[in-house]
Amino acid sequence: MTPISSRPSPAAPFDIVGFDLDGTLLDTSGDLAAAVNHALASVGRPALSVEAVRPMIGGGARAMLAQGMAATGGCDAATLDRLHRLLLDHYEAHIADLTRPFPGMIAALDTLAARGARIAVVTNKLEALARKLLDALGLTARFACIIGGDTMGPGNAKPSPKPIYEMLARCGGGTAAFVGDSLFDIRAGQAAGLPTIACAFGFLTQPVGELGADAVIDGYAELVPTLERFASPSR
Ligand SMILES: O=C(O)COP(=O)(O)O
Ligand SMILES: [Mg+2]
Repeated sequence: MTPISSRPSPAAPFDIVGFDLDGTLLDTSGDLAAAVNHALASVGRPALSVEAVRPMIGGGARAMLAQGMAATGGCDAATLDRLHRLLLDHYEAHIADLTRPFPGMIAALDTLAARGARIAVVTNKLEALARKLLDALGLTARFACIIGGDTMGPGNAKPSPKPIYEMLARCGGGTAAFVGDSLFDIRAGQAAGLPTIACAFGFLTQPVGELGADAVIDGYAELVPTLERFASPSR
């Protein structure tokens, strides 16, 4: 009789599981809010709370800063360009001071990997910063590919499906699902024809049920069972 410990794991529910980064795999809100506040302080603006910055995250650092400036009195394009640089420099220097995986994330990735799934990141963060952050947390080796908001060139970040198609190509093709916390993620995943899962614990701009995802998870313990529900019964 085969001992339980040496039984092979059942096949993964999908060949590829793609994840958004900020608000999905990692709670980056503390370090991103600090970077926004560094930029705001440089022009005498008041600081925003982490809670106020959270819904500004998901469309890239420039869009986040533009919302932060709008919330504290507006700003012209030249100032936004200058402060964007300042924000990125500060963020890069403090990229993993406060950032942590969401509870249960590592265990869920371990389960998927043990079952043979390829795991990927598709973020609207600049690719170099996404890599630096994942390196700092010792997570890079887990991902078959890491695609950033600039990887596919200007105008091709999520909600464009192009970075999702790139993920599928780099992962070698197969069945896939996408997990995210913003409308950009759900739209990009759907436009690429993938089942989508929304994270209720993410940086939401609206009630999670309004994102239009195929399923919602309240925590990482629900991820693998939810993927299994979607997977074709023949697998
Ligand atoms: O807004 C960002 O910088 C990136 O956000 P994302 O990882 O949720 O795509
Ligand atoms: Mg996100």
